[in-house]
Amino acid sequence: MTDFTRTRALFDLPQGITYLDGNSLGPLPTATADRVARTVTQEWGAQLISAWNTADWMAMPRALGDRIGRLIGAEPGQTVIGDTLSIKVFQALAAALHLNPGRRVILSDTGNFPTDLYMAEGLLKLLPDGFELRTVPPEDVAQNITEDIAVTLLTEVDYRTGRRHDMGALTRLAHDNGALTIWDLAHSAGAFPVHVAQGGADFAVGCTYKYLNAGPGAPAFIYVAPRHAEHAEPALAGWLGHKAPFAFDLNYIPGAGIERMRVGTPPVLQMAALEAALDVWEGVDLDALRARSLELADRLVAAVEASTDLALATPRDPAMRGSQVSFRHPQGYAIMQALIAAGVIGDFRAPDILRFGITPLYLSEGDIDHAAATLAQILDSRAWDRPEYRARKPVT
Ligand SMILES: Cc1ncc(COP(=O)(O)O)c(C=O)c1O
Ligand SMILES: Nc1c(O)cccc1C(=O)C[C@H](N)C(=O)O
Repeated sequence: MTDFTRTRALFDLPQGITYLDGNSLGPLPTATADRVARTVTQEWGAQLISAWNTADWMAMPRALGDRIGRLIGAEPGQTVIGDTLSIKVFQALAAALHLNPGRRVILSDTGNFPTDLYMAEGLLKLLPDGFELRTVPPEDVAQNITEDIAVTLLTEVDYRTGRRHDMGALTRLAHDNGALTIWDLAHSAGAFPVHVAQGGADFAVGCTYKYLNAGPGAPAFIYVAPRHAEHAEPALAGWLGHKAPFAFDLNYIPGAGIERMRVGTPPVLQMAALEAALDVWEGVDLDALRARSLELADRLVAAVEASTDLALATPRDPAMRGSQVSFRHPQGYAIMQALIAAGVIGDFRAPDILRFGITPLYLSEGDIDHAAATLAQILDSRAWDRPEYRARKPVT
């Protein structure tokens, strides 16, 4: 049995704040500051360049990848960390197209996070004419998986609505039609149990700064199914993905398996933060996390629907949602600003979505009740109807 009171005590949450934005930037685990400080002083400071070996910095991308593997249903040796998620999307897409010659269509959906689509468009500009990005509404993906699709590029959980694709069913359908699959797990890893191997995913990518709590700018991860690992062509052929980086060979020879998805120097300080963040997950049962996530989400939905006229944007069917709850309101932006000013942090996504991340590691029933009551009070009193709440900030 996972004790979520124990995990809550492992975070430094500011007093007086109710944090429902861990689906965008996870909060600070208590152990992170010391762990990063140790890397700075005892490793970098004291050991200088030898720390690449003595502190095992060079091996960390694989070791951390394996720890993330447990959370996404991968075996050791199939996941590696590094770079940003945008870069990992590009890598996976280039490799998948190369693995499926003769096919030229990338299928994605209009609910995908823009960077995934931008990365696809950018890659297409480097390819010969005839390659295409086909984008359809999320609910129409299945019927558009046809025999001309090279690869599907889907984010499992829609960042705005929280709607969740059926990874297993869509992957099967893709394979039946001769297509490969790339799953973006940005809103899945650490949100609920993910089963990349069992679900048959060909590639999976994700970030570590949301539900995994590794901090702003923390490295992304990539999983490659073992059946592809020795054939995946690295489009971003960096020296640390080379078979023998320290041979400084002028010819690129890809490293074994997942190693070839490494590009350049790994971010050591961010890896220290990721290591501390992953410690929190030790002993956490992901099925228990899911059960609690649904319980807290249902509690929020029930309280908000009972006390406001906000429209639920997240599917009610538990199988069709991730670990966030979204509501629509034409004045969503101003309402969210008023809510944040009152100490309840969620976020807003254009054009009208109020988003709340449900993160059982550190949220309690009390937090949910307080958030719902504060939201109702702001709507009842129209406290949101002020110029300073309507004025858009550059980054939100
Ligand atoms: C689904 C999804 N993919 C990609 C990204 C972008 O990743 P990054 O900024 O780490 O490259 C995000 C969030 O920023 C996201 O939600
Ligand atoms: N990665 C972010 C950033 O660097 C700044 C602000 C927000 C983000 C986000 O992660 C946005 C996020 N992917 C989303 O779901 O909207």
